[in-house]
Amino acid sequence: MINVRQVQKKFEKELVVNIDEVTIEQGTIYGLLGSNGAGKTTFLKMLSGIIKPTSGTIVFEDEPIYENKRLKERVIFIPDQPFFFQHYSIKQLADFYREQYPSFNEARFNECERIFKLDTKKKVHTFSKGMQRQVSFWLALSAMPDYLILDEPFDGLDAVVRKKIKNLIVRDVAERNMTVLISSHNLREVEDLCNYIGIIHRGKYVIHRDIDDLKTDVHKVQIAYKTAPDDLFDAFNVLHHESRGSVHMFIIKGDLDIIEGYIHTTSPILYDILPLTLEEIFVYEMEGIGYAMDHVLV
Ligand SMILES: Nc1ncnc2c1ncn2[C@@H]1O[C@H](COP(=O)(O)OP(=O)(O)OP(=O)(O)O)[C@@H](O)[C@H]1O
Repeated sequence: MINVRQVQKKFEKELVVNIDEVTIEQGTIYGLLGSNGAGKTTFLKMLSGIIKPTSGTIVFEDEPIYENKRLKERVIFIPDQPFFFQHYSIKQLADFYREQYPSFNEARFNECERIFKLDTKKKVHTFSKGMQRQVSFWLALSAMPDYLILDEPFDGLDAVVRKKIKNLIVRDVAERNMTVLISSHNLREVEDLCNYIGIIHRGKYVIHRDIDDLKTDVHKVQIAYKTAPDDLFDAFNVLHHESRGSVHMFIIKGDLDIIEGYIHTTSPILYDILPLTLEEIFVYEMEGIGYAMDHVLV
């Protein structure tokens, strides 16, 4: 479990991360979303123990991450820019990872060789950007970390490679309860993978939610009346309402059975409850708390 409490990061006098409290349970695949400059990379670097918060605490299973060598052997961060020694080959880098990470797994390394099919003797700088990203995953996933922290991980990877990497990640979560954090600008890119989503805006959390809860908790109701009741859905948490003539569309947060039960008491001509995409849910949720989604995500 990762626990972040009262964490602030200032560069000079500028406050770029300001988080009250967030807990991420073991085995979660956590999508961290936000626009350019929202503070995602700074937050992930603090989580990885690379930079120190100006104030506050970040603990993994009750141990602070910063300057904690033993804990860092179980945590891998893949930054958005390739970081490794560009003039080394995959083989040489694997030797370095073997030294650095005691849980380095040879069977996994060989499996990745079959998946990525890159020449292990070639120097990394001679690979394309996407291939270099594959090398990062190859080494990271061979080290079998308990915590995998990924900054914009899928940029520059083609759809087939993305799918293969996602499969490996999901397998490690299922088999070893690995915890994964993934930052992205793009909800669609991570929604199939993540079971938790956090959205940060100007360094602060605006949403931190379980995706399954979100999907079962927000409903789109289309409903038509001869004469609609004046207090229609007044007692509910309505995130959004539109009407065209006698047809109304409500986005409502709450229990589906209670919403349907209420609808029956109002005798509509007809009604329909439609599924929402995750993106729609976020747009309405953010609207509900006073943010326009296009200011937060691009
Ligand atoms: N080393 C630094 N020195 C000064 N300011 C910094 C430093 N690193 C980040 N910042 C500032 O902190 C803010 C957050 O940057 P950060 O890289 O964390 O955002 P991000 O959400 O990852 O953005 P992007 O999606 O564009 O990568 C920005 O205003 C940035 O200019």
